[in-house]
Order: sequence, then structure tokens, then C-alpha cells
Amino acid sequence: MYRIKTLNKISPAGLSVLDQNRFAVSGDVENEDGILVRSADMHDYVFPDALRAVARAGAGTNNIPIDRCSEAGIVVFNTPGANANAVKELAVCALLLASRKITQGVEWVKAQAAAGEDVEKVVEKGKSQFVGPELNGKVLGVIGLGAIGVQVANIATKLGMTVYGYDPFLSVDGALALSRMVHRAMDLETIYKNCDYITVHVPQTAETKGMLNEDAFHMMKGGVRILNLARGGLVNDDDMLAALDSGKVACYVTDFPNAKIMGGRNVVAIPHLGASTPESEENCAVMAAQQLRDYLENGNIVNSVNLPTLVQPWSGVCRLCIIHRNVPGAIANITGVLSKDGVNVENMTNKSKKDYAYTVVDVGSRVSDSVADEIRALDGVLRVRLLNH
Ligand SMILES: NC(=O)C1=CN([C@@H]2O[C@H](COP(=O)(O)OP(=O)(O)OC[C@H]3O[C@@H](n4cnc5c(N)ncnc54)[C@H](O)[C@@H]3O)[C@@H](O)[C@H]2O)C=CC1
Ligand SMILES: O=C(O)CCC(=O)C(=O)O
Repeated sequence: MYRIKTLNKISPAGLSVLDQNRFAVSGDVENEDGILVRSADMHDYVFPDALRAVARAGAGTNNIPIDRCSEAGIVVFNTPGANANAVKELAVCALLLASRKITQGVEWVKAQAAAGEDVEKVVEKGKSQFVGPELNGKVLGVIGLGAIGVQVANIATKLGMTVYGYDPFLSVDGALALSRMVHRAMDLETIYKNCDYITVHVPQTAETKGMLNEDAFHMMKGGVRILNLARGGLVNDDDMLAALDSGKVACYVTDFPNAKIMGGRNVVAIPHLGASTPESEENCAVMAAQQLRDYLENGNIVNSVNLPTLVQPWSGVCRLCIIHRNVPGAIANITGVLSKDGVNVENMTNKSKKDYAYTVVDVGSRVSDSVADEIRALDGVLRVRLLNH
């Protein structure tokens, strides 16, 4: 029985992927083999000995201590694209929120209740303060053309916008999915200098943290409208508040309110609703649970952010799953132990991702724990699992 701990509310459709006869799933299990998480901050999480995998039902993994997981031989999964449509739809909404003073108008209407029967007259008289521009004919810059950015860029062309997209790491899939109407920007300056609206869809990393700062605002057009449905940390809040105060930024729509930014002038703060649709929650949960199950039961890895993709059909009766450093001699050391102990390899795959590698070895006979222990003791080996078919 595998123990799975949920650190956030996970859609029942995802939980149903984990058969109750083989998986005990709850928020209270201890010494868990796997974790299902959404946005819970895991940076101070103490890993129990049994923990082998963390599945993030969503895209961003900045809430997970990836380096610490890698060093402990823990596989971290996410669910690329599973919530992209939900975020794209909220981005369309955010474009309108950034333009049309809808939230400000709605708040104002609520405050007019005292006018009683006269409210219609009051509304017609006061509405001119909420005039805002149309999207048609304006220029949008999309930073990050991944699962979400591509969809946002494509749909914006259908709203009559001229769209520039910037992504120095654009994938082949991203390029194929991108509308030919979207102009590729080769640098951020092109986005900053030309766009009336800018939307960010990049992960929060050491490189992207605080990228929307004073220097960036300096290059932008006066009255630019900025959308951030990606991560709060991408924006330098002090610089943003100053840019809002000066009018350089006309509106900032963020899905990531914090104490500093939420009171800012012309800030529209949404409570992290980008992926909060039943469809997206279900897609993410199902994908995360399937990936977690396949790893725990079969050792297969798909959509991991710290380890390579490796799917090997079963052959033989026993499988060794070895996470190790990506260094010369690692595979020779493993096969050396197997041949010394007389274990015949039926099938073997090795894949690497940056500093880490994963080797799956299928053998035709049962392997004793002592063989696994010998491999565990090898230099650079981080985790060894023995699975029986
Ligand atoms: N508000 C919400 O609820 C949600 C927020 N997100 C956030 O949106 C981010 C993007 O999500 P996806 O599009 O699904 O991820 P993705 O991984 O498909 O796309 C990210 C894209 O950003 C690009 N990129 C990375 N560094 C860059 C840089 N310095 N400049 C320009 N482009 C860069 C990558 O090449 C990639 O194409 C996530 O990392 C997450 O933080 C994602 C889903 C829901
Ligand atoms: O699970 C959520 O609601 C947050 C989704 C998100 O931010 C992400 O997928 O990166």
C-alpha cells in the first residue's frame, strides 16, 4: 500500500485515479511515499524517509524545493498545459479589467445604494469616470510563449490586437502552436518600447524574479497596462507602486495580491484564480495522480522538472530504479555490481537531465535487498528502488 499525502485540496477526479486498494490518500498520512500538492509552500517541508515523489497539480513549481528534492532522490512532477486554457480565459478577462475600469465601476455602483430610487440617474451621471480604451487596434506584448503564453497571444490577435511574443527558449511545440499573426520579438526591449499592454507568462526563477522593475518600466510606453497571472515575484512591488503613482503604468492586474501591492493605485488584485476552474482542477489532478502512480508502481517518469523522461515497458520480473548523479562511470558501477552478483540484465535504459540521471534495469530473476544496498552505497547514487512485477 502506497501512502499519498495531499497538501492542498485535490480534485476528486484525480484522487479516483489512485485505487483505494493500493493507495492510502489523505492530508494526514505520515511517512508518505508521495505528495500531491498545488500551491502549498514546501520550502521548509521536512521530507520523510519514504518520500519518493512530489506531484504538483499545476504548472509552477517555485513552491517546491527542487534542488533539495533532487539531492534526496525525490522526483518532482508538474502538469504542463493542464490549466493553460483556464489561465488564457482569465487573461482575456484581465485585459478587459485593465482597460475598462470594470472593478472600480462595480465597487462604485455598490456604494450608490443610498441614492435609492435615484440610483439610475446617479449611475448615468457618474459613469464617465470609468471610461477606458478598447483592445482593438492596441499592441500586446506576451512574455513567455509556453502553454499559456501561446494561447494568450493567439486569442489576442482575434480581439484585433497587434501581438508581439518574446521567448528565447521557445519550444518546437510552442512555435507550431503560435499563430502566424503573432510577431516574434527578439528582445524584451522590443516588447517594452512598443506595447500598450504587457502580460507575463514565465516561471518564477532566479533569472526572472523581479524582472518587471524600474529599468523595465523606464523603457515602457507611458500608460502601459500590465497583467501578471504568472507569479507575484516577477514584479518588483516597490518599483511597480512608484510606476503606478507616476502614471507610467496605468493599471496593474495581478493574480498575486500581497500586503504591499493590493492597496496600490489602479491595482486590480485577483485571489490567484488563474487555474480555479473545475475543468482545470480536474485536468491537473488527474495528470498529477497518473504520473505519481506510474512512478511509484512502475518507475516510469513523465513530466518531471528535475529528472529525465523515462518510460520502459516491463520485461523480466524485477526492476531496479536508480536515481544518481550524471557523472562518468555511474552506469559501469551499477552494471559492475549486477555482474559481480550474477544478476542478468534483461533490459536497461539510462537518461539524464542536467546534473542528474535515472537508470532503470529490468532483470529476469528476483533481486535481493543486499544487491540494492550495494548499489545504494555507490558514489553518486541518490536513490534505489526495487520493484517486483
Ligand atoms: N495564475 C495561475 O493560477 C497560474 C499561473 N501559472 C504560472 O504561469 C507560468 C507559465 O505557465 P505555463 O505557460 O503553463 O508554463 P510553460 O512552461 O509552458 O511556459 C513557460 C514559458 O516561459 C518561457 N521562459 C522561461 N524563462 C523566460 C524568460 N526569461 N523570458 C521569456 N520567456 C521565458 C519558457 O521558455 C516557456 O516557453 C507558470 O510557471 C506559473 O508560474 C501557471 C498556471 C496557473
Ligand atoms: O493550483 C492552483 O490553483 C494554482 C495554479 C498555479 O499557479 C500553477 O499551476 O502554476
